[in-house]
Order: sequence, then C-alpha cells, then structure tokens
Amino acid sequence: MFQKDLFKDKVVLVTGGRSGIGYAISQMMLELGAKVVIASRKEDLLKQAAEELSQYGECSYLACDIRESDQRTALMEKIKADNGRLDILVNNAGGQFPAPAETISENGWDAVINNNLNGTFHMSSLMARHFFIPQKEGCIINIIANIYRGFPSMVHTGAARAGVENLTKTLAVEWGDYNIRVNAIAPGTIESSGLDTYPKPVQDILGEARAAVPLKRFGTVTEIANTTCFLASPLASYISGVSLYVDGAQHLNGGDPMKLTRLMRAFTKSR
Ligand SMILES: CCCCCCC/C=C/C(=O)SCCNC(=O)CCNC(=O)[C@H](O)C(C)(C)COP(=O)(O)OP(=O)(O)OC[C@H]1O[C@@H](n2cnc3c(N)ncnc32)[C@H](O)[C@@H]1OP(=O)(O)O
Ligand SMILES: NC(=O)C1=CN([C@@H]2O[C@H](COP(=O)(O)OP(=O)(O)OC[C@H]3O[C@@H](n4cnc5c(N)ncnc54)[C@H](OP(=O)(O)O)[C@@H]3O)[C@@H](O)[C@H]2O)C=CC1
Repeated sequence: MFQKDLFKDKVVLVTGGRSGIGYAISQMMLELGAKVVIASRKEDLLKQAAEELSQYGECSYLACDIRESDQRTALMEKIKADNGRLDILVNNAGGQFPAPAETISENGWDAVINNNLNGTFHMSSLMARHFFIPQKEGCIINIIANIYRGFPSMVHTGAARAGVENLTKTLAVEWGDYNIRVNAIAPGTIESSGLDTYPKPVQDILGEARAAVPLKRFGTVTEIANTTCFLASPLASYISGVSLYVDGAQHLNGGDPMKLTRLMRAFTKSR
C-alpha cells in the first residue's frame, strides 16, 4: 500500500518487536526498506524473531528490558556502533495484567508503571539525546491503549498510558525545536499474541467484546503497522502531538466497561 523503499536507509528501533504488534510493525518497516533493530527481554524468542524477519530485510536484535537503565544504554551503544544513527523509535514494548484495582499490590502497580510509563520515557529521552537532537531530526511513536473511558480492570496501565499520552504532547512541543515528531497510537482490542497471555475471564468475554465494537470486529496487527508506517512517513510530516485511536470506534461505544472487573473479582476469589 505504501511506496516501495519508503523507509530506505532509515534506521528503526521497535521495542517489543519479537511478537504481535511489534513484529508486524518490524516486518512492514523492513518490507519498505528500513533497517530494523528489535529489542525485548526473552533473548531466545527475540533471536528467533530477528532470524525470521531477516527474510524481509536487515534486522538485528539486542535483549533489553526497557525498565533497566544499563540495558537501555547498551541498546543505544549497539545502534550507534552498527548504524551511527537512529531515525524512528517505536515504543511498543509493554504489558500489564488484568486485576480489580483493590487487589493490585504495590509491586504490581510499580511493575506496570515502570514498564509502560517509565520505560517509554527513559527510552525516548536516551534516543533523543544521542540521536534525534544531534541529528536535528527524529520520529517517536508510542503505542498506548484505549484509555478514553479510563481502563476498568487495568487501572495501572490506564494511568501509565495516560502518562504516555500526555508526555507525547509535551515532547512534541519541547522537541519541536529539534524537528522531532512525537505521536501515539491507541489500539483498541487487537487480535494478537498479547491477547493469549490473558486469563480465562478475558477469554470468556472476547466474543461479547468483539460484537460491542462499532465495526463489529477486533483490529489486526497489520492495521496498527499501517498506522505506524503512516505516522513515521513523510505523509505525516506535519502531524505531531496526536494520539490516534485505531479501534473501530471502540473508545466511543465498546460495551460494558465494568464486565471484566466483575468477572476478575469472581475469578480472584475462586482461586
Ligand atoms: C475485553 C477484552 C479486554 C482486553 C483488552 C486488552 C487490551 C490490551 C491488550 C494488551 O496489552 S496485549 C499485551 C499483553 N501482554 C502482556 O501484558 C504481557 C506483558 N506483561 C508482563 O510482562 C507482566 O505482567 C508485567 C506487567 C511486566 C510484570 O512483569 P514482572 O516480571 O515485573 O512481574 P513480576 O516480578 O512477576 O511481578 C511484579 C508484581 O506484579 C504482580 N503481578 C504480576 N502478574 C500479576 C497478575 N497476573 N495478577 C496480580 N498481580 C500480578 C506480582 O505479584 C508482583 O507483585 P508482588 O507479588 O511482589 O506484590
Ligand atoms: N493486543 C492488544 O489488544 C493491545 C495491545 N496494546 C499494547 O501494544 C503493545 C504490543 O502488544 P501485543 O503485541 O499485543 O502483545 P505482546 O505481549 O505480543 O507484545 C509485548 C511485547 O513487549 C515486550 N516487552 C514487554 N515488557 C517488556 C520490557 N519490560 N522490556 C522489553 N520488552 C518488553 C514483549 O517481549 P518480552 O516478553 O520478550 O520482553 C513482547 O514482545 C503492548 O504495549 C500492548 O500493551 C495496547 C492495546 C491493545
């Protein structure tokens, strides 16, 4: 759909690029000519994904937990040594667990905030200081979630993603001075490997949740990759500071937001 070689000679970092949405983004960027670096925690799975992705173009990898400062620095050093530059950062790595707010421990809260808010900011800041600001050019895309009506059953990630939505606006303004564009994508429910990680109550309501989306289906990883490539491309050269909801209008009308919380309360009690 995009012009072949759209990202020729561009260097792209996709965190969480070994699976699901991140994998689809990496594949599409490679098919459009980019050099792609993927990073996530599980080294075996990461290596395997990089090997598979190499059929589409030049893909490298480094194991990195985005919550760890020394691992983020090692990733930045690798990109500098291998490529000398970075053009596009896709902050896709993230995740959480469904739980009623009153059951979330302090460590559980901190783990999710560290993963989704702190990891995203520190990665953006590091890559901006070492690449985008000296280059006077850069592009950051933050994958968040549908937090339009809060996020019942996932208060921790709702708060973290709202933080990322807001820092997207602030960085778009501050780093406009350096010709850096910063945008976010808020996927609705996407058919991806990520959904398989959720417990039975989530699996049980997927049919109902799918029917409640105004477009009557969940999204695909390709639809999130399409949006990412659009926002990273010159087609979006005047777009910065926005959060694009890619959710079949689920944020406006997506069924009973409390249903999962009630099911999780019953599930937690029964264990
Ligand atoms: C109708 C459908 C609705 C679905 C909407 C879907 C929208 C969003 C979809 C997606 O995002 S798909 C992507 C999903 N993928 C993931 O979420 C996987 C990533 N998740 C993780 O890697 C982990 O959950 C984590 C959040 C990063 C935590 O990892 P970490 O290794 O730091 O955790 P631990 O050291 O194991 O635990 C820390 C702390 O957290 C508590 N905790 C962890 N899991 C749970 C749980 N399932 N329930 C309750 N608490 C949990 C854990 O107990 C620790 O706390 P303490 O016990 O020490 O107090
Ligand atoms: N699927 C959906 O419906 C939705 C997904 N999202 C978000 O989109 C993003 C991708 O999700 P999806 O592809 O579906 O799910 P996946 O679980 O397949 O992807 C999450 C990726 O992030 C990596 N990751 C998680 N934590 C860290 C960390 N601390 N450091 C480095 N890498 C990490 C994981 O790799 P590893 O385990 O090896 O670290 C994995 O590759 C996530 O942020 C997710 O929350 C948002 C809304 C809806």
